[in-house]
Amino acid sequence: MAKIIYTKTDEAPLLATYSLKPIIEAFTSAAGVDVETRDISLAGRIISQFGDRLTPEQQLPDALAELGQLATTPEANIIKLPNISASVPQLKAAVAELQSQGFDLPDYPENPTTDEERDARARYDKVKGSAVNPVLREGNSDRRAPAAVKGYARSFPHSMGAWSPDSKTEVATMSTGDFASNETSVVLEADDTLTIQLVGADGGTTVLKESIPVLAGEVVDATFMDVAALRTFLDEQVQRAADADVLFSLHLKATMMKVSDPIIFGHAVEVFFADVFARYGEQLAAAGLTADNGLAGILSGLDALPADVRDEVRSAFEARLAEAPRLSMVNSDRGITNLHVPSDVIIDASMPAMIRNGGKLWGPQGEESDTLAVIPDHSYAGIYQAVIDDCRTNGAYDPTTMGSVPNVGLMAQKAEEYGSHDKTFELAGAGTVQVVDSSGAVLLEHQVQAGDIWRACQTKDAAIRDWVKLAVERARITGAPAVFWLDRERAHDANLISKVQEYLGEHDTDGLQIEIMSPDEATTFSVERIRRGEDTISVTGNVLRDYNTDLFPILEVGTSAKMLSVVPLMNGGGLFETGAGGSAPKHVQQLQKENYLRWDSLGEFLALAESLRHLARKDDNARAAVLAETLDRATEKVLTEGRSPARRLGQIDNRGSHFYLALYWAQGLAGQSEDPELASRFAAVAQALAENEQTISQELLDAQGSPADIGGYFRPDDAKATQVMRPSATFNQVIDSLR
Ligand SMILES: NC(=O)C1=CN([C@@H]2O[C@H](COP(=O)(O)OP(=O)(O)OC[C@H]3O[C@@H](n4cnc5c(N)ncnc54)[C@H](OP(=O)(O)O)[C@@H]3O)[C@@H](O)[C@H]2O)C=CC1
Ligand SMILES: O=C(O)CCC(=O)C(=O)O
Ligand SMILES: [Mg+2]
Repeated sequence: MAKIIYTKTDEAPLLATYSLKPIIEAFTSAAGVDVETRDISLAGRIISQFGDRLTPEQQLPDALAELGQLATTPEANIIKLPNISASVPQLKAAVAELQSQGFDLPDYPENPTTDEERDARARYDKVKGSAVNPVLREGNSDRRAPAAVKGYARSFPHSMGAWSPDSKTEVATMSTGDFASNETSVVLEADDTLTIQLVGADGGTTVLKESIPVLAGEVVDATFMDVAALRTFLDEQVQRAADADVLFSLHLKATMMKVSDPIIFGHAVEVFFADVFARYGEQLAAAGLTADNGLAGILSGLDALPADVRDEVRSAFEARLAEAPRLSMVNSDRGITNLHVPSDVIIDASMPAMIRNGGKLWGPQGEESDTLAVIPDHSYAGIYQAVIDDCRTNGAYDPTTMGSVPNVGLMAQKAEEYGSHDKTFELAGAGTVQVVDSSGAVLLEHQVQAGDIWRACQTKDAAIRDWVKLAVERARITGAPAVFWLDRERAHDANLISKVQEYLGEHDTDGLQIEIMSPDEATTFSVERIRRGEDTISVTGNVLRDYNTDLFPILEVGTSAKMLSVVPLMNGGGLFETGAGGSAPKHVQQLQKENYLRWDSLGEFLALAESLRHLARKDDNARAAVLAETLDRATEKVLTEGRSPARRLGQIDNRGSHFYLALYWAQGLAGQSEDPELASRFAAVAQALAENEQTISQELLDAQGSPADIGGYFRPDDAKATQVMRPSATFNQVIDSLR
């Protein structure tokens, strides 16, 4: 039987799955397509690491490893929903929940000292941060807004905040001493094995990482953040925000850059609260409280301090918060600041949301205010400044007329920074960090001081070649110009440019417009075109892929959840991601509070159709093609008939949109003539759903309004969550009769 793997993940997409998956199974099984589930949730991944401590009933296989293997085969057909890339505070919260559910897991050891703790820490490090996507993404990325989604936004534009020419919002970024400034890069001539070592100021050598296999043609980079320069920079920005009377906000990617960015975040916390750390820093450190986990981690751990200092420290933090500059807020009602939790503000979503909102964030009193957006490393910060400059001059974008910026992103085989977690180090002492080859020759090296953050990253030649091919393919299909966002001044980009030029020669590019521009130039070029209603493909490295696939969708269609996100796997399989955004933790809180889920599963609908189409092509499965075609028509109808989640209690939510998808899909199947058997099988379903539309809608509305118990945040109880997410007996009966 033809097989699709559907992933069980976290938070809002997981909740949506409890409702959507039974519908998908019912429809696909009727067509002979098997949809299997694999648990790659944060909780599931933790459990799979500790099988030796758990009862047989509690144990879970390592589904991520299985899918990682599958992704390298032509058989792969995987639908990947967004998952939590856990920061340390999230990881600890998940462990605590699992412990409370009876799982005998060790606490996360912050500073492991025994062998047992080191072992536990190594296992937890495997699930921390972006641990899923780099394993599954054995291909490059093709993300775009489908025509129907774009059409919908043109007819029913989302709200856009107004931009004033007087806006004081701007980006602050470093110009020296950062990753961008210190980057060096080399292209390997032959397969080899590299070692990273620190030659200490005292002459001793410490191996930081050994046995890094590299292939001929691979691009290897190394760079570091000079932490003294970083702290000076941060200190200046705190003052600059105060002087300009704007909010201080910090934008990082502490989840994806799980080693470097929490450390940078920690420095920002220490610099912002410099006086508090000057007075109490030693006591906080002695109590095991680190700024890397954010202000919330410190405030909630103050009980570890002696009673007399505890209140003093708390008051000192509060006093600082009451002064200028005002800190931007994640939730001003609950007093959660930008510096509370490293994973609360994630740059790919936070900067676009601010730009969409007229350049404003929220201040301590809930006031909207301009902000100094601090993005320490200047590799990509300029793109946001370019968009801000454009909005300040020309006003907010108009979703009814604006063009589109789809993306072709380099990410296969852990390309660029996705693979750098295991090659990022906070240096214990001063010296020279070297990347050496197997003959002992030094390929790259940097002079560093204790505390500096050094990292290397790899980009495989085959991944680059495939990326260029995909870019040409998309340019040919769409006729839009394709712009490689590469900066000749950057060591890594300069190496990529040579390869891009070489590999472009392998394709017929006659009549195509293909450009290479620095990220800043490319942004300006693209936004000028966007205002004229023109489309421009952005062909980028991995980090800009991440940034651009939230930035442009959020401006164009209101959310990156509505993106089509395809990963043609290099060995012939398909990975279909759902949307381009995250797991929207706010949505779970709303469901728990008032039983309303505003998650829009449009990304899942689009991904499923692509997955079915892939299967139809590969297996010559005409029936899967009919399912795909009718599903896409149903998705369009959900949009045009206004059946998407309304986002407000008392109106249609995620579950209601699933009902309408099922209704329109069944009607489409019943109405098509290519597969009469399928048509007759779905005729009764279509009729039953249509006849009961009022009853089902009412049952779904009646479920809303009071708190919902799903039995766990990270690991919901399946029975409870199913009950919450499938509240219409009438609808369930029709669906279950199909299965
Ligand atoms: N591919 C993946 O696996 C990814 C995972 N993540 C993870 O997701 C978590 C949250 O990240 P964050 O940066 O806050 O990004 P999110 O995309 O989860 O949240 C930003 C906002 O986007 C809107 N949104 C996102 N998806 C939907 C949807 N399907 N329907 C409706 N609205 C949506 C919501 O806005 P509003 O409140 O206005 O409705 C939401 O609050 C983190 O753990 C992160 O690591 C992040 C990105 C990708
Ligand atoms: O892998 C992650 O942590 C986030 C991925 C992401 O944001 C993206 O792919 O757009
Ligand atoms: Mg992203």
